[in-house]
Amino acid sequence: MAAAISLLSLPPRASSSFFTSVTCRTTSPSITPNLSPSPPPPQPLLLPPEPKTNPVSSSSCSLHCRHFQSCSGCTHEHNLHQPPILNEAVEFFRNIGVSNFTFDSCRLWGWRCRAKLAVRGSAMEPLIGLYEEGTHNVVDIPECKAHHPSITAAVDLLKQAMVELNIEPYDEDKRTGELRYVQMAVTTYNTSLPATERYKNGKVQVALVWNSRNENSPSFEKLNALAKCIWIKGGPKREVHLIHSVWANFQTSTNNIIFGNRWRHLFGERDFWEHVGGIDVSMVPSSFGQANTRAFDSLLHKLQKYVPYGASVVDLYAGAGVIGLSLAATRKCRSVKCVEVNKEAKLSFEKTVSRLPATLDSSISWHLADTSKEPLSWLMGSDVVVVDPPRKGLDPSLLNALQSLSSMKLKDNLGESTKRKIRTEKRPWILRERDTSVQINSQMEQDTSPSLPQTLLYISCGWDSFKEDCMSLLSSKAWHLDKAHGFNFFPGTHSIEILAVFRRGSGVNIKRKKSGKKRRPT
Ligand SMILES: C[S@@+](CC[C@H](N)C(=O)[O-])C[C@H]1O[C@@H](n2cnc3c(N)ncnc32)[C@H](O)[C@@H]1O
Repeated sequence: MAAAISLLSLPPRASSSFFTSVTCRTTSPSITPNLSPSPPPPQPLLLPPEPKTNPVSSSSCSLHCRHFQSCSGCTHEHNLHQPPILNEAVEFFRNIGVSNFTFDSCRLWGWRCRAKLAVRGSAMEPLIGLYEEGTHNVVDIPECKAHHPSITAAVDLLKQAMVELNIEPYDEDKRTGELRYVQMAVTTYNTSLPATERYKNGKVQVALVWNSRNENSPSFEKLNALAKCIWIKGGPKREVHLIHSVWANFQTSTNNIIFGNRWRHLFGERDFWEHVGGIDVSMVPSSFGQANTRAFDSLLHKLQKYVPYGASVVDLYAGAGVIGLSLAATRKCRSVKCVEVNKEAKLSFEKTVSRLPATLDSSISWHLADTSKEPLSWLMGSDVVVVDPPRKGLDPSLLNALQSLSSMKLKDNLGESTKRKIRTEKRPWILRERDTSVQINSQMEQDTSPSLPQTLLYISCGWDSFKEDCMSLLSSKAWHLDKAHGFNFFPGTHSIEILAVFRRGSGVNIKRKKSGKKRRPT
């Protein structure tokens, strides 16, 4: 759905001579499907009406969610377009000389396209939702305003199927029961629909986390019956085709880890595609996926502008390589190396690559590796470094490596030890990860004249860790901050996503040059 864009006035503390823009896209609250106990078919999906074109008021940007306060998902209910942390972010960037920080408020309701929900309660009254703050009591959230309406409808359908088939939710204390969690992921990729219809017609990949070791357990028949029931009630033969596919994950552990290692595809399409950052992206249920598809797409389009055509890029903390591959396709990169520690992401990477334009002349690779080990070897030879770490921020060793670039010059940019490795091994990352990396083009980039990265694109979902990492990078004088953008990835919460653009060097010379020019007499 197209979104209205308007410029908002700044929060009071930020209204100064500094120019900071806040782009707000607003929609009205969604109307969730009717949860009558009568059987399916699922209700038609009702999305928010078309957006307003006037600047938003704070009251029109309220959550209006009856689960607020009992559910731990949202922490504030008003001014969704301006999360409380925004003032602090504006101030932070202003204090370090970035005056043109922008904030894109993105979609405010129905934005969550990926949800992991706990299943508790009883077979007759299942509860599907999030834990109450600080407890393991599950709060049922059938009318969650953050969920994409297809998730809401699919949860409703799952509950109906559970009641019908007498499926026992998991009991943490007794360690009994059958269904522990469900992950719902929405794909809005449907090219047979007009672009404006795609988002609201999203289909759901349902992953049922089953309390058994594998398919051979006695309860497998029940799991299969549940999956089949969901598929029949929401699959392609229904008037509203809601369910994309159904998967099973087997987990018996007593810790808090949601997924076990064993997955099985049960019904529907195996491949799950989304379109973001200008490319088709494949996601398997076991790999990391961004929850806010639309906001991620906005971020990717912004990020692309900072990557020169033909650049050599390393994408660290890459997941399935969505960022790197989007850059390969849209910026015609000479090479893209993706580094990720979760082996589950490899399959998605390979599938995504299979849909890149055949004409793409880029050396593309994905490496199953820990970024914190020998980080310098990943940085060398790249013009642009992209980092997208988990909430805790950069690994200290990577931070050190990035800081150490200040003392390196192009001609002696490889330390003796690294040089030695390269002479004998040519490409250390290839040798180190020979069995676990994927090289797409047979023409491997040789990196005969390795360059030092000039641009660091830092994507952060953890504001506190970002501030620390940012100050460490700046204090090393290896980098200066050129631009910063915020995105409302998680409306209703205290989190924002940051895209920070660092350039190599302290930035002092550039400023001096500029001011020197101005002072020169005419
Ligand atoms: C915030 S996600 C970003 C994923 C990806 N950039 C995307 O947008 O889809 C962080 C990723 O870093 C990975 N990760 C965490 N620690 C890592 C490490 N030390 N080395 C490599 N990858 C790591 C996680 O498995 C996860 O896929």
